[in-house]
Amino acid sequence: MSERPNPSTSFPSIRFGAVGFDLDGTLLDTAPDIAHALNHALQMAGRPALRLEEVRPMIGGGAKKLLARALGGGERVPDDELEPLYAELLDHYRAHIAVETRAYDGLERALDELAARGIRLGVATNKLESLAVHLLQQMGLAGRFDCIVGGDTLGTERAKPRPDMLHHLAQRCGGGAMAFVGDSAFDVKAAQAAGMPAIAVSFGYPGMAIGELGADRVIDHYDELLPALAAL
Ligand SMILES: O=C(O)COP(=O)(O)O
Ligand SMILES: [Mg+2]
Repeated sequence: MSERPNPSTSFPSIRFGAVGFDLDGTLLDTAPDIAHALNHALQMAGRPALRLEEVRPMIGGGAKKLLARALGGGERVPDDELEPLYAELLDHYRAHIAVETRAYDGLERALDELAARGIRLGVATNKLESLAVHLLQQMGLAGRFDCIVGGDTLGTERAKPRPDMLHHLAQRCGGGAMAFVGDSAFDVKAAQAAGMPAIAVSFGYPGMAIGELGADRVIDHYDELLPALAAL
């Protein structure tokens, strides 16, 4: 049992027919397993491993961007160098996707409460869709979501921070008003461009001060999600 009071038992109604969630750093703390996969690829390239604290703020744009950034610093990495290492990273990650990964505290209770109100739940992640589905299955969470959209679902050039994935998610979740919950600038920018309210979680991988993301609300724990949605 959480020691926190549960403020979500009595509050005004929520006007959204659906709530969308980012995955890495929002639903799940995936950074340790992502860092292991990244370090496996860096080792193949003869590069030194990065520490978890170095990897965390680099997550959010998808694994290929993460690898390119880790390999190149600010420099562009040629495709013939990047692609085989990206394949190594994905293979390693797929095989070890839910070793240290954990759901954030209070997540399942918040999802239960939203579902009990008939609110549809979706995921829009810059992870590949197949990896997102696989990870949510491994974590026993896949059945909770009505719709899952990945960074490659519409083509990577239409991934967050573009609004396309969120429009697609809203449509797949039934077409009503949707709010989006995320941890990084990719999420807040995509939500704003899609005309959706954005809630930022402060416990993910923002890569900058949380207040600078420009979200409509910031929550520090999932017990604050329903009150935050009710206030939007
Ligand atoms: O894997 C990533 O870098 C991005 O994933 P997210 O969109 O779920 O944060
Ligand atoms: Mg994220």
